[in-house]
Amino acid sequence: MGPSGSGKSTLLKLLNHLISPDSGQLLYKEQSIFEMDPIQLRRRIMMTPQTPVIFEGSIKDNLIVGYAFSKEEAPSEQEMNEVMQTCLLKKDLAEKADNLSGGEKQRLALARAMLMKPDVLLLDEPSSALDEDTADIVMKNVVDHTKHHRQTLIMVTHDKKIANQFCENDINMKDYSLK
Ligand SMILES: Nc1ncnc2c1ncn2[C@@H]1O[C@H](COP(=O)(O)OP(=O)(O)OP(=O)(O)O)[C@@H](O)[C@H]1O
Repeated sequence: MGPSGSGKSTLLKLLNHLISPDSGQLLYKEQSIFEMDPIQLRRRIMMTPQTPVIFEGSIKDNLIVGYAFSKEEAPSEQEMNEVMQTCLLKKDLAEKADNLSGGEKQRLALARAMLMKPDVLLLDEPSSALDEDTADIVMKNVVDHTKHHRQTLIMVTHDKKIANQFCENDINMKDYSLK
């Protein structure tokens, strides 16, 4: 948590090496992330950005896009539907992704990241486009899902209620940007 512009998104982007720091080190399991293959790293430490990225095609196309260049087998439709349910997305896999609402697109991007089964999930304001009731249920489901799969969840949120309810550790960012 922290005020707008305090560097929350920047921190998440550093953690999966989308950007590099001017100085300092970032270690994952005692290994410098700068020595790791960036593609492999981002499979293990996966980020969903503040504005969801949606590709042309169906909901299913969007859910499996991460498997396109992977040697791993894509998830079954049943698995896709289960993760959609976790994210409260009651939609047909064949439906066009572009027609979804902003909040639905946010949940589709979340479902896509969850299906990739990363070790660490970095979520940048995952509930910002959701109404309070939907946000409560989706976040509870996502937290339960990550605990069940023994994943680490790092989330940026402006929602104090969600932070109090779900977070084991709170980090409050101050504005360190150069003035
Ligand atoms: N690569 C970069 N180099 C220099 N400054 C940057 C870079 N990326 C972001 N910034 C600046 O760092 C500051 C923090 O940006 P960031 O997006 O991390 O904020 P935030 O805490 O996520 O804000 P918000 O809550 O509004 O999303 C901003 O002033 C931004 O302009």
